[in-house]
Amino acid sequence: MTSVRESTGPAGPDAEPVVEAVGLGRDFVLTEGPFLRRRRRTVSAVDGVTLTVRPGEIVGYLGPNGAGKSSTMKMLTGILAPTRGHLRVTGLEPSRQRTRLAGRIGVVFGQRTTLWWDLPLRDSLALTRHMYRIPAADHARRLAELTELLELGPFLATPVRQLSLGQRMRGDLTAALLHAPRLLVLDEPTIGLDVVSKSTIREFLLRLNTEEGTTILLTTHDLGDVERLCERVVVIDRGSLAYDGGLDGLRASVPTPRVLVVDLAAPAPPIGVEGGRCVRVDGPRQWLELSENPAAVISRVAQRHEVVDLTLREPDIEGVVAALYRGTVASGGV
Ligand SMILES: Nc1ncnc2c1ncn2[C@@H]1O[C@H](COP(=O)(O)OP(=O)(O)OP(=O)(O)O)[C@@H](O)[C@H]1O
Repeated sequence: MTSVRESTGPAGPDAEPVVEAVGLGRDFVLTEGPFLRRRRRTVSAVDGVTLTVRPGEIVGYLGPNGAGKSSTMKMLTGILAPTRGHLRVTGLEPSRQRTRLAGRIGVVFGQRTTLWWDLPLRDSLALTRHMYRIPAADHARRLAELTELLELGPFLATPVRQLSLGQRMRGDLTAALLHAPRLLVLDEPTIGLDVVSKSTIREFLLRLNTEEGTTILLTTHDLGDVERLCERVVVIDRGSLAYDGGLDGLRASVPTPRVLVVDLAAPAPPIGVEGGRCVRVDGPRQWLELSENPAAVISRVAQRHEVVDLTLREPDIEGVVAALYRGTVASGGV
């Protein structure tokens, strides 16, 4: 991919951060209760987040519903002003320098589109040239490259409202990237997509990061996105950071039990044995969370049930993040 981006200097640990947040916070004041007895209550959606993202990183920003992910993203993109703290994105103060910032960042919200609903995709993408004042030759070259990489050709003439979700997402990504932003902010980029579309988008993002050095910050509930894309994950819970580090460190920081998957000869009530807690039943298949040596639990299950098959599952990232959300973070967090 060729870039129309201005030079950003050297990447690496000494390069200027793309995102620098220190003690970032955002409160909302809510009015609650019945008429005449209304009370004001302050909710801290984001509370003291300190985070540095360096050029070329792909960072997954994870957290349970209501944790403060969207509020953080809105502050980073200048939509929402912080209540407190220091925030710079590509050296700019987002809420005060929103127009300049728009020229340096690309934003895609998986659940919303920035494309013109009634226009053919091609026309929507042509309009971005004027919004970002991209020179015509640069725009044409980059559009041709993105069209090829994201295979937009067959539906460039289709009105946006007739596109499938996966096609629309590829169109939205193109619109966000035509001005070659340094930072791409993605909110749930693969939500609702089928397996093939998810994979196309993930491979494209990896290529964008490797070939252009584009920094990517994404929120997602899809742990496939995290495992494929993010070397670093930041977990936010109730407005504060719960973890910032590598995926391996995240796995190590949470004591997640191994799970024994038991296939019985016939459906049965949840198995109750010492050292194995039944956490899920689906027909004849049951999932037991182990608190003891698997061999001992297997022998107890086999004594009482007719077992057809057994599989031992090591904790995956999904289990680790679920445990983290349940508040079982060990001391390895931030
Ligand atoms: N405009 C607002 N007014 C009042 N409260 C708000 C507003 N926006 C967010 N909040 C509250 O702030 C908290 C964080 O919300 P936020 O949308 O940032 O979380 P989230 O991590 O993005 O959640 P989800 O994964 O469900 O999108 C929630 O308690 C939410 O109700």
